[in-house]
Amino acid sequence: MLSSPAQHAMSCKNEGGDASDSSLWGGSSSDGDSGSGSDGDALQPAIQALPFNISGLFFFRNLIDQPLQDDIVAEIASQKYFDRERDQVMLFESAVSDTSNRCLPTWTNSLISKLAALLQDQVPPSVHELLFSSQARAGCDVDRQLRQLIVNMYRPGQGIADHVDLLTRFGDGVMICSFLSGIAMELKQLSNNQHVSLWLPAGSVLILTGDARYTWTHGIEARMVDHVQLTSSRSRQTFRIARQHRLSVTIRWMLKVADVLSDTTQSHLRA
Ligand SMILES: O=C(O)CCC(=O)C(=O)O
Ligand SMILES: [Fe+2]
Repeated sequence: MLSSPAQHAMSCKNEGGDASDSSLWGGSSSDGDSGSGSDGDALQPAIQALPFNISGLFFFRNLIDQPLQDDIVAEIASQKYFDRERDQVMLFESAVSDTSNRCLPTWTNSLISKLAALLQDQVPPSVHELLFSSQARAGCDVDRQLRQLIVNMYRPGQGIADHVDLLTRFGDGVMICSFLSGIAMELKQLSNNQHVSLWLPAGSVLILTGDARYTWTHGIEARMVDHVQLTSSRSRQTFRIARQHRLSVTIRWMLKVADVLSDTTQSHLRA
């Protein structure tokens, strides 16, 4: 189960991932939960690209190539973060500089520096700075901003309630990286009824800054199937795509006041 019940819609029954996924959570493929995920009667199909500009939102459908995806998934698997009970892990960068094991694990630093390189010419310099500015500083220094990462493993049927990342804990600039399989993410504007269902394939990176971070919620409906509109130069078709196991890595900055955190502080707020 995702470990923040209040925030994560939980309903999983059918374990649809392939056999290789099982190394991520210790090999059990059936958790016996009774699921209530519907089978995907989405009001609107998820789409591959935003139909209009959302200020501060940047979406890259194929940013992380397959070899890098495979490396990250293998690294996460080797950490044995997940088991039958646990499907979310939070990693905190520490300000303490004397013990290297209090820094983030190597795989996270390598992912972040690869993202920094891949996004160099893809986002405005100010956004790149917002996302990566502390990266230039080596090691764990006391005065820089510190990162927090959440690694989520979604079993088919699981979702996460609509939320704005906690305003009092996290700064601006959130990156959501998808691995293993795609999922439909719901983006809803707080001030009116604008709603976009965006298909996040494996290898995609969704970046939330400014208005997108503060005035839109993001969430994933708990269901077994997504309806996805895939568009090519010749056609536009809607497919029913059964959910499979999905891994996500969410990378964000802790606010200074949030340097010391425990699990209990990790709730999300809807503004
Ligand atoms: O897992 C995801 O795709 C999103 C996670 C998220 O929004 C969060 O942990 O705040
Ligand atoms: Fe979030």
